[in-house]
Amino acid sequence: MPSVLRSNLPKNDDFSAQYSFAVEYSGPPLNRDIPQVFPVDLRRIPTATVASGSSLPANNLCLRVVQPIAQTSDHTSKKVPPTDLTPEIADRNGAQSSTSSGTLGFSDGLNESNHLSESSDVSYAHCPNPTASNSNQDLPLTDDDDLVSEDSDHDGVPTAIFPEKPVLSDELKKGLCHRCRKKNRFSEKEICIVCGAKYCSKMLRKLLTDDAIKQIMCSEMTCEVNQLPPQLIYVNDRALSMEELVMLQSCPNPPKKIRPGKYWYDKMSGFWGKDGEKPSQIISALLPVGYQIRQDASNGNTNVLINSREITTEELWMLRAAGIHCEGNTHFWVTPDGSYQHEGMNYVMGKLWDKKRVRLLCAALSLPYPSDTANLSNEDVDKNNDKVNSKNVEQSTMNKLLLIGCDQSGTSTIFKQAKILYNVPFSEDEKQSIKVVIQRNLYRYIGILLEGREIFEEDRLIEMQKQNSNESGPSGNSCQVDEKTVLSLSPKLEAFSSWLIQIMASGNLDAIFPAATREYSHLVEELWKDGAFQAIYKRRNELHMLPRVANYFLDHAVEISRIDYEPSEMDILYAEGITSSNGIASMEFSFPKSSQDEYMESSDQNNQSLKYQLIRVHASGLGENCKWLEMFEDVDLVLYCVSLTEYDEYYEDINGTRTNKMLAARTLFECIATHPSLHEKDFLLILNKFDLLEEKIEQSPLTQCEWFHDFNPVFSLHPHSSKSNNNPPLAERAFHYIALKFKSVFSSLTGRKLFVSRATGLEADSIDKALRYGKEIVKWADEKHTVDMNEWSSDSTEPSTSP
Ligand SMILES: Nc1nc2c(ncn2[C@@H]2O[C@H](COP(=O)(O)OP(=O)(O)OP(=O)(O)O)[C@@H](O)[C@H]2O)c(=O)[nH]1
Ligand SMILES: [Mg+2]
Repeated sequence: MPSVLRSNLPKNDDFSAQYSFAVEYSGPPLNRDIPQVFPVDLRRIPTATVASGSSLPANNLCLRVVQPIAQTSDHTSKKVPPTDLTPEIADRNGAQSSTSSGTLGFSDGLNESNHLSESSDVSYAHCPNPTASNSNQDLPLTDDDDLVSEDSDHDGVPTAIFPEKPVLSDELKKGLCHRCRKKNRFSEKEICIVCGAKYCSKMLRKLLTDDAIKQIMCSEMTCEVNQLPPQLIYVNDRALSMEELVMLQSCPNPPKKIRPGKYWYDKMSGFWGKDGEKPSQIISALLPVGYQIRQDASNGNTNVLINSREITTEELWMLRAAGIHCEGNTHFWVTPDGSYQHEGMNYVMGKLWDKKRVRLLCAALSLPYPSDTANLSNEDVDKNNDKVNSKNVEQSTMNKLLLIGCDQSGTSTIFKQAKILYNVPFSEDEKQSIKVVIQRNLYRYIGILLEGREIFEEDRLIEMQKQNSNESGPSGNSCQVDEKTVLSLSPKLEAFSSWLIQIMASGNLDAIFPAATREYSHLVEELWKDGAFQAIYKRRNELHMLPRVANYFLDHAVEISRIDYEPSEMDILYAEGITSSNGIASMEFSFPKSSQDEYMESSDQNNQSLKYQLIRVHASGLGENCKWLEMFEDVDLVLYCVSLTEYDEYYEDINGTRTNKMLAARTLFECIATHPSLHEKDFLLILNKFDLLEEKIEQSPLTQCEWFHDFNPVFSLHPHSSKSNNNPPLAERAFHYIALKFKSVFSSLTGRKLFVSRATGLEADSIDKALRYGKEIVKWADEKHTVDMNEWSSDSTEPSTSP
């Protein structure tokens, strides 16, 4: 029996892939519902299954291929033009010419196709001519998206028509049986897995056992011809490859009901929708499919952008109702977990999905809301992508990051923080030179405190004299004695103090320390135990010459002054200066996977193996007009570091001219941003020392710097507003304001966008975020470059075809 069927099949698999076959049954009478001739895709009903699974006696079953079936009129509004293949197959199989029109005649008089053949006839993925079904981006898609057709092949023979879904007549859409056209709500329906047509009869069940049906259905679903054709699915204007389609379908949150057509996909947030329409779903983010999203992808006209897509009115309503300010030309970045921030600002303003009203609003406005698992399982995405990208894992590239800034901006702190963060050990040389710096600085800090003692004493004397002149009597004298007692040192310590102050004044401290540490360490210990010194130490905040970081080292003064002192990582971080020469420093690293990656980490496993080089250059080493920047023309990103505290600080040049440090930082920034060697480079502005800004801004207004004269934050008078995002603290406003100032300078000089990150150099987390942000910028630039190259190469083929 099986041999009968097989022998009737065309030999050419290509032909059998295209058509179902009418099969004639000539056994004993069956149930009335089963026609004598019915179409079946024989490739998917293994003959053995039919024979063994059938309840019919095998030796009475006789099926014979009578006719290959082309597209049926029920399934598409456009009839398949007859191809020259049909008669060929028919001839080979001895088909009856009466049915060669492509519409099958049933022996029971129903002149329509059968469910089984329909499911195979409307197979989506079937592409008879692989060369004609390439991912040509100009592939015309019909406006109504119901039919997606391919043009004729080179011989002028139309190769195929791909219906997105069968066009069912109205009555069938109303739930009528696709075969008998009767409606019976109580009869069990059999539904075509491909077109959704319903049938009241259970033809398969009458022919086959349950197991056999399962097997058939399974092979129907997995059969290649029933798969979606990736080349007809466009994501961000690029046709999918089979690999990409598999990736999309197997990600933790795949798009639902994906059909041939055009879609947009916001990789950063996972928003997904049909081209020109509002988002319909939130799928897994960061999948490497499609080009970059177009601004008009969802046809929005709100002037508000989310991840470079102009959002629709519904989305704008949702944002506004959720209390998110999006006045004017607002550009947001939204990450998979719903964190939103202003474009180019590495500061998360809040989480969209954490806002209570958003779920309600999304439901009301028919906007998607993330499912519980949405985008939380990047690991799963990674795993899926690992498989797809496993071939590329080994490739690694070096990305160069140039870290630069004015004096005291914090570049060396950031550099050291990066070393600690990314497990790049400090070499013995580095440790040794840092130890030298720390020990020398310790004596400097002690010297400043001892100088302070003299100042405090002098101040006290002047005050006493004033008091004495106002009041008569001996009380003034006793006060003077008290103070003197409090701040007096033992003769030995007094001598040490005088000597230290003297060598500091003469500029010889570097020459003596830390070489003389062995000799003086016991004095440090003694000094530390002295009550007078402790009294001075308590007043250390009054000594402006004493750097803040001195507290950290002075607290460990005894330990540090010892000869066998080994600096810890924290000591190294807090130490001023990387090397004694304070010149160029460089390190190589890669970003380890961390919990911070949740949304910033790419789904692409390749990124784990990407190598980065961080080069820190001291501004003073750049020479006149930053001419030595030429050395860094191959960097991928410039990290420009500015201390947020500089707005009220000045330095004096040799002529005594005072310059505001923030203005000096701007001048250097302008010089670097416009340097020909760094033309077209991306810049990330790191606004550092945010912790100090928070302290300072309350006492010292930002307007002290002339560049910031118009900083005038308005505070909401709403009683609860101080806790909400509407009324952020002054330091945050100042940060945003300064960021915008630099952005506008950069934009006016280069016409490009400046990226900004807020940082506190001494906090590991903060620097990790800033550097990972830099990594993302480099990645975006790479992706953009790839797209540009693709566009360029596809464009560039045009002229070559013209004469
Ligand atoms: N509180 C606080 N201190 C910081 C921060 N960043 C750096 N510092 C301190 O500021 C001082 C200057 O930082 P550096 O990293 O040495 O600055 P630099 O850019 O190397 O500048 P030069 O030392 O002039 O080369 C050091 O004492 C740091 O510990 C920060 O974010 N917060
Ligand atoms: Mg430094």
